Amino acid sequence: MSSVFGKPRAGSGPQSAPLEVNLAILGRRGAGKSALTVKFLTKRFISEYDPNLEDTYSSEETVDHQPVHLRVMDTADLDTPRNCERYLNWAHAFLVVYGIDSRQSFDSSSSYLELLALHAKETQRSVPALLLGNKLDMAQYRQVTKAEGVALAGRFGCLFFEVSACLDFEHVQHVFHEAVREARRELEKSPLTRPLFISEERALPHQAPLTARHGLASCTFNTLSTVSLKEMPTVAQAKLVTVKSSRAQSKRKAPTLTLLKGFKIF
Ligand SMILES: Nc1nc2c(ncn2[C@@H]2O[C@H](COP(=O)(O)OP(=O)(O)OP(=O)(O)O)[C@@H](O)[C@H]2O)c(=O)[nH]1
Repeated sequence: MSSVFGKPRAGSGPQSAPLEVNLAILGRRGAGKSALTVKFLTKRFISEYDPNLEDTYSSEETVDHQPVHLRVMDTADLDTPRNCERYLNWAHAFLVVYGIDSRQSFDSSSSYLELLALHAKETQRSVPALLLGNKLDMAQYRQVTKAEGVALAGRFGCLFFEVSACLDFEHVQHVFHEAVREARRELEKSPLTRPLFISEERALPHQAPLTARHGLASCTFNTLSTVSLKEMPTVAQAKLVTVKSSRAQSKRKAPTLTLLKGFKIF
């Protein structure tokens, strides 16, 4: 662990530009990705979402006294990873979510972790992942033990937490901030790395069998040398929708939630 955590960092005073961190939330449909994202952004639990809506939200955070411009991509894959390039080359860290009340979602989270491990191997770029067992409040319907979560996280060398989107905000916030810390650690190792996204989807002939072997045929990996890559549009270039949330304003430092693309919840 870096010695700077928990202390103001050199050059990280109020005037310095915030650290930019992109976080992608992955997991099977219904695991609670949107609920956790919204809880983190607004402190609220909202029970119904459009399951097909995939959005990227932006929030100003302070983590260990350091300002962080955090973008959170709440993905909407169906049951397995699909068109993964949109987040694989964009994110600085991943939250892989399953519901402790769903064995299927736990199995899916394992597929996501395998996907991330394969991608790290292919690109020689390690991106931290955190495994989250969500719906802790549903313990009476538990299908996945905590020990299984710990074991799966241990297999992939990632942090593990059990959380609930409808219980305390602080625990959810802690998990998101841990993801920022993990991302920051990697960024400090390779500060010149910038997030990239793939402008066209194209499977590499020599890579398809690798993903197919792991049951991830719908998800192709692309490496820097073979496809055209663009830098993610900056927030200034992207179409912005700013939604004011009175609750968010009153309780959080950031006066508004600045959202990329649409947001139907608030
Ligand atoms: N009891 C309980 N219900 C939750 C929790 N998190 C999410 N839910 C519920 O589980 C259902 C699915 O939650 P979503 O946040 O839509 O799940 P998702 O992973 O985003 O699913 P998609 O949007 O379909 O990809 C909703 O009915 C939520 O209200 C939780 O921590 N506890």
